[in-house]
Amino acid sequence: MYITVKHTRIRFGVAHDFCSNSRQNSIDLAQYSPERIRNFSIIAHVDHGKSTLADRLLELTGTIKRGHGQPQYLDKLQVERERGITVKAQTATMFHKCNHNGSNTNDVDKAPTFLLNLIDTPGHVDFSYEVSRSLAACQGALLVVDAVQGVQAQTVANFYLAFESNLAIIPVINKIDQPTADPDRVKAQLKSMFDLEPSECLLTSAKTGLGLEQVLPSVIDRIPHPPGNTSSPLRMLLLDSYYDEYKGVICHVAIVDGMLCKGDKISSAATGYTYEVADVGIMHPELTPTGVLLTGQVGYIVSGMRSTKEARVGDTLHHNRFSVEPLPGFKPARHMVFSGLYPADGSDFEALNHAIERLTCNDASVSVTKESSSALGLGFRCGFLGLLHMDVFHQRLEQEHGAHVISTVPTVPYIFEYSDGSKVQVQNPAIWEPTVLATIIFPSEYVGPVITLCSERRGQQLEYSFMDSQRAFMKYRLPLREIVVDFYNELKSITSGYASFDYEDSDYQESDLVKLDILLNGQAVDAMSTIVHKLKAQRVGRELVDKLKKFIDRQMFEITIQAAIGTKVIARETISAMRKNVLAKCYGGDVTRKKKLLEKQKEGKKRMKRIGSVDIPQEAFHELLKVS
Ligand SMILES: Nc1nc2c(ncn2[C@@H]2O[C@H](COP(=O)(O)OP(=O)(O)OP(=O)(O)O)[C@@H](O)[C@H]2O)c(=O)[nH]1
Repeated sequence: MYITVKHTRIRFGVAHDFCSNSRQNSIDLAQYSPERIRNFSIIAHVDHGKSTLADRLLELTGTIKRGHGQPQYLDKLQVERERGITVKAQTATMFHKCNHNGSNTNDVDKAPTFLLNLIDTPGHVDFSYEVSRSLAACQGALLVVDAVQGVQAQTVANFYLAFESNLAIIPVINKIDQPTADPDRVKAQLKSMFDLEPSECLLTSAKTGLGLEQVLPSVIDRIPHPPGNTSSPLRMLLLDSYYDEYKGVICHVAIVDGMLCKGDKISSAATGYTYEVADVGIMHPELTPTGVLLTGQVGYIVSGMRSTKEARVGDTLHHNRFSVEPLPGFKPARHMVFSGLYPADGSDFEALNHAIERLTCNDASVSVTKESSSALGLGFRCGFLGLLHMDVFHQRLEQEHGAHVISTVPTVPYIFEYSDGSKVQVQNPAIWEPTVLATIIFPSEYVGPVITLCSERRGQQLEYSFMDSQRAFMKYRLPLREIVVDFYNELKSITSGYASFDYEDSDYQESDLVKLDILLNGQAVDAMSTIVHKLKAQRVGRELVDKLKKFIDRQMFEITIQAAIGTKVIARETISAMRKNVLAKCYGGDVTRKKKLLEKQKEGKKRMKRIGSVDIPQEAFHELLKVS
């Protein structure tokens, strides 16, 4: 059947009658056939200006008002605003008038309007899973590179993610307003590293607006339209999901084939469950109901899903009347770091369970299993994509869900191998530990310190070259255990902040590792034990004991803190006895003041964990995470 909407004839498939909803809403998506749609991502190394560029494009297209007073508009989470980083990919739909050859037209009335879906992605390595999912909904990417810093480690990683997804890549050299900007050097780097032609590079300043007028015409001209089939039965890819207090689970979807209308009955290819679509629309960037989504469009649906277990990222959703070939989906996320999460107040287990369930609905890359610890009670073992990811997850649990948690020392997934296969008699146990392939790019004068750091962290150099006269490029195989704790901070500090770092997971290697236990008054605290390399055990044991001594308050009895390997104690400290009396300075009989102080102390105690008879503050657990 054919429909004529504003001079555009679009054929909609036999699989579905055109639904009247699209006309009921102010945005009429029916006029955007796949040829008039571009789906693109902005990818870059951290801080090269993705979110600022996204802001400018939203302003340029009138999607948000100029000077809306909130920079990095698409970074909505509190944790993103506080840390100045993007954690979640965000989508915004823009409408832009442009001629077919990609040039902005002077004759505004005659030029066709394009629907552009922009996906702002995180830059940090820990969130590259988020990037690869976003790229699945795109046909092209703007690769933003800072004109001063040039190509950095995540530029390399993100380029290859986009390249392997067969996306059209438009290099954008940003921050050209900076006095030390050197776009020619960056062009040469892009040519030598990725074979991107210097003539294809756009030069912009997202800050001053310089060169921005070329960006959208290039997107329209150089990025292909989505390939889907409008007349095939509906197939849509579930890209992401999150939980909304009022609407329930909201899913972000990309329509690969066919069309979807409000009220449709859809099924999940993964679970077989059927749902009715209660609401459908686009992220504009706020949720904007449209009643319909057509082939090639990216938007959201609300369909009565109740939990993350139902909203599986990478799932194919289709009309329940038709069976379809499921889409390839995504590689499952590989968890690099594991940590136990326990309620700071043991009785809050159910509340923490609820908070984790809600948050994993918004961050499906976290794995969660229940566990119990003799020291901390009932809790969860969670797998994260990296240390920053773990940190951000904790922060979001506290900020968005009011949960107070204690997290245990992060571990990496070791494999224990027994020499004769028997579980009873172990003669020569070997531990296999995971390794990563790390890419490090930094100014050449820091070669010495970087090599020293990598060898201290048991790294094996695989590649060493110079990108140009100023920047060195190194590839190392490093044990994952060595990089999860503070490696990046140290790398930054020895290179005056100029090094960039990225890693991908690699094989397991056999290593000489030992289990280091922490004992409080002779009792081992399972939540504090860690696995370390034999040669480092002495130093790590000493540091852990010293840190604990600093953080545990004196109590009414003496406390001994020991680090031990098996039965051998390698470090020991003692905290002498004292009673901390908060009322000590409170002379006289002001009862309300005394009550207040006691209340405050009680509140403080909530954030302590009683292990045996020793109270340990939450900060002590956090500090232990930083010892490598
Ligand atoms: N001088 C100058 N500064 C810029 C320009 N574009 C962005 N910035 C600044 O660079 C910093 C980082 O910008 P963001 O847009 O947050 O960078 P990002 O790539 O989105 O960072 P992540 O979300 O953490 O990956 C901010 O302080 C911006 O104001 C530019 O063209 N010129």
